[in-house]
Amino acid sequence: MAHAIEVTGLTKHFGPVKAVDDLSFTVDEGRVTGFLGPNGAGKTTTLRMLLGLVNPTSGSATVHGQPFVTLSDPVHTVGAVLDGGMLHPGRTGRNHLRTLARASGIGDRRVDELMELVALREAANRRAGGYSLGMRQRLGLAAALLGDPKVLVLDEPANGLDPQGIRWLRDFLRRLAGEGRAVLVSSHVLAEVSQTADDVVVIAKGRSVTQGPLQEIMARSGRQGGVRVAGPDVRKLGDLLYADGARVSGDAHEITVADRTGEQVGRVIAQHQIVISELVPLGGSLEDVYFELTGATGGPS
Ligand SMILES: Nc1ncnc2c1ncn2[C@@H]1O[C@H](COP(=O)(O)OP(=O)(O)OP(=O)(O)O)[C@@H](O)[C@H]1O
Repeated sequence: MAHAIEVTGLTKHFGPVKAVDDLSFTVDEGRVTGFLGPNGAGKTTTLRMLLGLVNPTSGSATVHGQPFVTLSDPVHTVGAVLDGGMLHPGRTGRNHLRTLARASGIGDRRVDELMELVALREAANRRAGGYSLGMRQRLGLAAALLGDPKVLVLDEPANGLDPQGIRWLRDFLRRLAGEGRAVLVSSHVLAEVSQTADDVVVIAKGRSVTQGPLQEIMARSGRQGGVRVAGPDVRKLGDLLYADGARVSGDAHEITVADRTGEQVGRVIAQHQIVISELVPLGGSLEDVYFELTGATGGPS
């Protein structure tokens, strides 16, 4: 069976700019796929090509095996939120959704159901122009879900959300995947998707730098971030690890082991019955891997 989304050799040049360069990846149902990369990496251009809004220079992007423009029933096949979703500021949230629904032959009942689902029921009769950014993002999600599509494409839906909004979104995306939908969600902030995504596709300068199940990428990066251990007397532990070839620094009460995992150190502790008060794995986080792969900086963008 065709993948929910399949991107193959996708390339887009804007004059001399290679916005997307020979990109290939797949997205499957029942999973949240994080599409990650720093600003300007080519995420939006990729999603726009997937949705038939930009013509590729070469390569293809399909939904259920077909280019978006040839889908016989796009509204019920794929839902998308790009640019936070467009809306008429003078309309109420409910009317905005009703207008979209009617254009696709979808009834008002579905609109009310969705307003409830995205926690906008109480604000349904307020002008959407007065909605907070988080509310507008949620209204955009409701619009994307009107046709109950199995595939969702969301461009930076967490942009501008507060921590509470991000948490809501995380739970919501997990729920959508739990219902068997394929969810492709872009972000330039790793932390926004690292707790939600099953799979990630990381791009930089239009090219894929890594992709696959999140857990595998962490493991594949082969990092052993090191471990800090504290205790009443951890000298013996340090000596044992040093004798085993590890790089160890510290003093009697606290040592840092540069190239061992928490489990490896834990085994030595258990074997030699050493009393400790703390064991903290260091670094080796996905964040480090992400920055290393994309050349992104840790600062705000
Ligand atoms: N219509 C266009 N004309 C010319 N260059 C473009 C156009 N659209 C995008 N680009 C360029 O293509 C590159 C990729 O942009 P894109 O918006 O796809 O990146 P992005 O990863 O979505 O970044 P952001 O998170 O900032 O939106 C950038 O260098 C951008 O300036």
